[in-house]
Amino acid sequence: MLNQIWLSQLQKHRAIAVIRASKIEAGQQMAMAVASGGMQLIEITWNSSRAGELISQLRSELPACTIGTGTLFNVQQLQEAIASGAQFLFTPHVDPAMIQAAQEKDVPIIPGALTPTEIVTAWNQGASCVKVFPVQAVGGAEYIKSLQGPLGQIPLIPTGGVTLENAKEFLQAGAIAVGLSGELFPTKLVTEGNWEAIASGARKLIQQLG
Ligand SMILES: O=C(O)C(=O)C[C@H](O)[C@H](O)COP(=O)(O)O
Repeated sequence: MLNQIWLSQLQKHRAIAVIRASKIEAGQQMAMAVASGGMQLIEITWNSSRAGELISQLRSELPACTIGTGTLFNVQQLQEAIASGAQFLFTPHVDPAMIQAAQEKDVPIIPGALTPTEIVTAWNQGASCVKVFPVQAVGGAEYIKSLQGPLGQIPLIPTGGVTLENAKEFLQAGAIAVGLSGELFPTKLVTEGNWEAIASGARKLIQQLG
């Protein structure tokens, strides 16, 4: 997917559902639930059970959604993820070889970074956007706001501690979008298989951001 298309999807949808599932069946239900709640950007972390298989499955089951992956650690995983159909790639860290490999395949890559030096390093290497992770540990929305003066031209996706309540503050602070996992998929609801409650959380998030 071309980077420009990815950026316009972020601007439109403003939130990414991050799914880390220990069983492929649960991962599939989690994705269906947030999609029925109206979310269209879905990340299946590469350390989910049978992640590649789940990504291919969701690409055909949810054609209106953009399905990507995250928690990629190296170039080999990144190539496997692209081969499975991943449409965007998150990493927890900045790895120039991974950024280059993603660029060669025209798949947007979003490295995780925290300090201004890390963020600018990722950007200068060719990142599509930068994931500011774990954002809550460094001051949350206030931190994103502080970065806007010097780094306002870099699209930032704060992740790690974003909640249904504070998500909008990150957008108001200048983020292009946010990533949420724990808040969208509380362990209790996933264990109980309460997909309707998960769909309603997604719906609530979209309303807040709208
Ligand atoms: O590795 C990735 O691809 C990530 O995005 C890192 C984490 O899974 C998120 O930061 C989740 O954070 P919570 O929303 O606080 O649960």
